[in-house]
Amino acid sequence: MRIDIISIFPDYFAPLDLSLIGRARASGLLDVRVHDLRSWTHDRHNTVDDTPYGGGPGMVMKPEPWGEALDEVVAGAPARLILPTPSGRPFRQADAERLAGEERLVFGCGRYEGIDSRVAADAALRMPVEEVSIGDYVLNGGESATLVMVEAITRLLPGVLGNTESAVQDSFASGGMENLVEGPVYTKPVMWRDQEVPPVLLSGNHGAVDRWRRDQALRKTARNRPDLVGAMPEEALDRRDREV
Ligand SMILES: Nc1cc(-c2ccc3ccn(Cc4ccccn4)c3c2)[nH]n1
Repeated sequence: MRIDIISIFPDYFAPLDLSLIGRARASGLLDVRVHDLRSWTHDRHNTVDDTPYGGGPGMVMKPEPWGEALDEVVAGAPARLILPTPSGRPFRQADAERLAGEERLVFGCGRYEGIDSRVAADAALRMPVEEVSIGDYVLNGGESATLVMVEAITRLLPGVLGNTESAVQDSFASGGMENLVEGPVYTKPVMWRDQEVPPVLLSGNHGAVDRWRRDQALRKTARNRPDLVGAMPEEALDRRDREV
């Protein structure tokens, strides 16, 4: 997969040189290219913003640099443009899984009050464009949202997660754990600050461990995400769980 990121803060993406994504890039598994939007400005001050038509606070990102940047970065090869914005469609795990199947993604990171709306409309004449929100809170720009989405998407690519990591996407869809959040996890030592590891996990009884983990995940989901429990199909609960 090739990912292009366009931003006025390219250094924001230094974390993509680290850890699993950094390793995937070094191995050639993943091709991530970060571009400074100001490379496509032509004035002395490298201007990327201007006052909003119709008045109002703040500044808006000018369309010209974006148009030139997208023309060059996309350069005829089919790509999907992702534009983080507070007003976008919610980004969910299903979107990460869907986008992990794309050959090319381009992320356009806005700042100020956003990008002139004609940029998305013009790009949509040549490529699929998605305006996406990572959550109902307002950030200062699209860079953090892009880091989140790039991580959620690229960790699903074959070979990116090593043998010791697990593709957590299954926690929402595998083995009767539909729509459940992760339950508690434990490792050595068996006793730590007067807290012991739940004995069932030391029992070697895999059936009992699976049932315990499902019960814990159900309890945690009911406590932290009642919205998910409501969405759980009745048949997803076995008889014992209905007693929870
Ligand atoms: N889930 C999200 C995404 C964003 C986001 C994404 C891109 C931009 C470009 C500018 N801003 C600031 C801003 C503030 C107020 C209204 C409009 N935009 C962004 C915010 N916030 N929360």
